[in-house]
Amino acid sequence: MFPEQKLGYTYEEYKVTADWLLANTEHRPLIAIICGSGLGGLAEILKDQKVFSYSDIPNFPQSTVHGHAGRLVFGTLKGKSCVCMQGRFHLYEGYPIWKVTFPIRIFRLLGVETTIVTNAAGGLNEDYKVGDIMLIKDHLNMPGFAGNNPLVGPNDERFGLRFPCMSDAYDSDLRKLAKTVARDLGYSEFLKEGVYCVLGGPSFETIAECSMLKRLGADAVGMSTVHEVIVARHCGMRVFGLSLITNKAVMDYNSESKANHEEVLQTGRERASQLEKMISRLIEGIEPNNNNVC
Ligand SMILES: O=P(O)(O)O[C@@H]1C[C@H](O)[C@@H](CO)O1
Ligand code: HPA
Repeated sequence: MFPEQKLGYTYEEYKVTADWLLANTEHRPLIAIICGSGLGGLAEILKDQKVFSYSDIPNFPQSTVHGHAGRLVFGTLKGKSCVCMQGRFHLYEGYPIWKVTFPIRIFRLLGVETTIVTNAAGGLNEDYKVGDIMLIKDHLNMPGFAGNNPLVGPNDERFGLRFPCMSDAYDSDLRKLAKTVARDLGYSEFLKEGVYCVLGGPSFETIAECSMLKRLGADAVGMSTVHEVIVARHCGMRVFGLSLITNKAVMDYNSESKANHEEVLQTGRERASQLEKMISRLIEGIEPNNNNVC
């Protein structure tokens, strides 16, 4: 009665993309970095770059959001091979969730062991200031509550288990390392640790929504990241995540401030060099995992 709905890519479709990339670059990355809105400059930490436009990569979705360049950058940092997404995909762009997370399985097929996810987010925790960097220790998956989870559909055991655990999604050793790095760089004053909540977007939250999310235990709110993390953990990658608090979520009916994308991008520009230093030092400290599933 209903037309068959496509629920994801086939293993062969993922392989086509991964094999194309392997044939077109000599880099064999162990670490992937996903740049949040306005944070694409993070790719500049990579040397010996080989850059692909998303439009040139078979099967790759296209970036449609200002602040997401749509380039896949391979390169090295202190001898470590990395790949960096300058531009991620969001549900609100109209992509089904399995397209949003497509690059993660490609990274796995390239041999990536550790994924670093970054995002711009609104601060709900009243101790947070604009410009704070929040290490993500856990998440609230709002689209997931309604059944929009990237693992919906037939499970491919070649990637992972039907029912993956998410209670240890954000690697505690990498968070410890990040705290040490931040302390050494003198960044502790603006380093926080908290819970990230994903919503579908693209509208920013109402005041009532912000106060509900805060009561539910969220420290920051955004429109990305969680779907990628679920897929990365499903296929056994270690995950490190951080949110740049680009704006304070509006919680007061008398407030004049209004969330807007330009402010989000501007805060990214202001914190760019510190974020680059922090991620560089973090990557320096990441030990290879010998492709062990964790
Ligand atoms: O890709 P991220 O999550 O960093 O982008 C955030 C959420 C929206 O895409 C945009 C709103 O300004 O920034
Ligand atoms: N809400 C949702 N997503 C965001 C925000 C916000 O306040 N800031 C940056 N991304």
